[in-house]
Amino acid sequence: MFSRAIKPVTSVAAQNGLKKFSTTSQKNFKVVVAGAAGGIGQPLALLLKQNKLVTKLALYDIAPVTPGVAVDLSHMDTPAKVTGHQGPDQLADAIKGADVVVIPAGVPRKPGMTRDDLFNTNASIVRDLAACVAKNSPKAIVAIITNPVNSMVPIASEVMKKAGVYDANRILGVTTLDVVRAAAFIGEINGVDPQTVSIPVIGGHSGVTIIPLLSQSKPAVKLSDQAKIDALTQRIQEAGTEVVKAKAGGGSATLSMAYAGARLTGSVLRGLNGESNVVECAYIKSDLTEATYFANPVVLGKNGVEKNLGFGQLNDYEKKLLKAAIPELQKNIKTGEDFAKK
Ligand SMILES: NC(=O)c1ccc[n+]([C@@H]2O[C@H](COP(=O)([O-])OP(=O)(O)OC[C@H]3O[C@@H](n4cnc5c(N)ncnc54)[C@H](O)[C@@H]3O)[C@@H](O)[C@H]2O)c1
Ligand SMILES: O=C(O)C[C@H](O)C(=O)O
Repeated sequence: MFSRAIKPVTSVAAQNGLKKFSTTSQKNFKVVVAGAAGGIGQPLALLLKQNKLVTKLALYDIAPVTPGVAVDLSHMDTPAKVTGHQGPDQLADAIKGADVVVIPAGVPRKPGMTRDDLFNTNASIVRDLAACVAKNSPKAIVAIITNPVNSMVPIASEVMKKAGVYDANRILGVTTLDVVRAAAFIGEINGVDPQTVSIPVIGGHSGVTIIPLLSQSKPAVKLSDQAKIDALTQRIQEAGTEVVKAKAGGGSATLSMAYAGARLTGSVLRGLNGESNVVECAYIKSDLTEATYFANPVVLGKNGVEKNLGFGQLNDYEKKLLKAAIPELQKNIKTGEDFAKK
């Protein structure tokens, strides 16, 4: 009858599924969402509020609703303390002490637009946010969702260089949605739980620069001929446009992006927290190809990117995809670097 009284108290970490860690090894992390009032920002903040590694969640946006979004989330019974910061005067306070800054700030596509069409508006937004990170939390890991990702990561990198705080391992372009989509589509084709599918998607995050390595899918994709492989590849490359068209002027992917962004941020935090073998695809500074930024699987650790795992053997079809992607990536990278150097 006394068994309940002598039962060992389960640690918070164990209750949260972090069984490998004792409560003492669990660090407290501050995560900032810049663009927190938007279509991605709000559900991303909702998901991050549920991550037990997040003890401070700072929501920044220029939109007047931002403090209200913070109050709303602060009523959730999870540990993260939520603060709202609206407008440039409150940006530094949001950023100070950040371990991770996730950036979904900026305009999304409408039907008929390419991601590059967003450059003129979004480039200065990312530049200014990166400058504030450089000044107030230079060691933070910066995860950039804003499009065009292929150009935004070079912009943030150049800003950090100018400020003398550049660390290539701490700036990531978020390509997780491409991986999530590839796994979802393959799961459907193979008739298996998509969560059991492992599929690297390399290159960048737009059209031909998105290269799903279907030959490396585990389990193998159950597609019999090359025409079907080609159709699936194109579907993954154009999945963003599929959503833009379906939303018919109401924006681009927000909910699936929030899910993917929360996954990437969670993985970054697990790496910072000392967990080993945390692997995600991300768009980073790279010397693997002629494109100076490139996405592929990386190990995330205590200082951001710990190891670039490369992309292994490509088949002839994938080699062709890579060949088509490189000039586009180089162009996108140059556009970003030229802008930041102005
Ligand atoms: N990487 C990816 O896979 C991926 C996926 C989907 C969308 N995106 C991109 O994410 C971005 C955001 O998309 P969305 O649907 O959330 O757009 P949205 O318009 O719904 O939200 C954007 C938010 O950014 C805010 N904002 C604008 N300027 C700002 C500034 N200077 N500082 C802080 N916040 C600012 C706006 O007020 C708004 O709340 C777009 O560029 C979109 O193309 C990327
Ligand atoms: O397609 C877009 O414009 C948004 C995003 O890049 C996506 O892939 O859904």
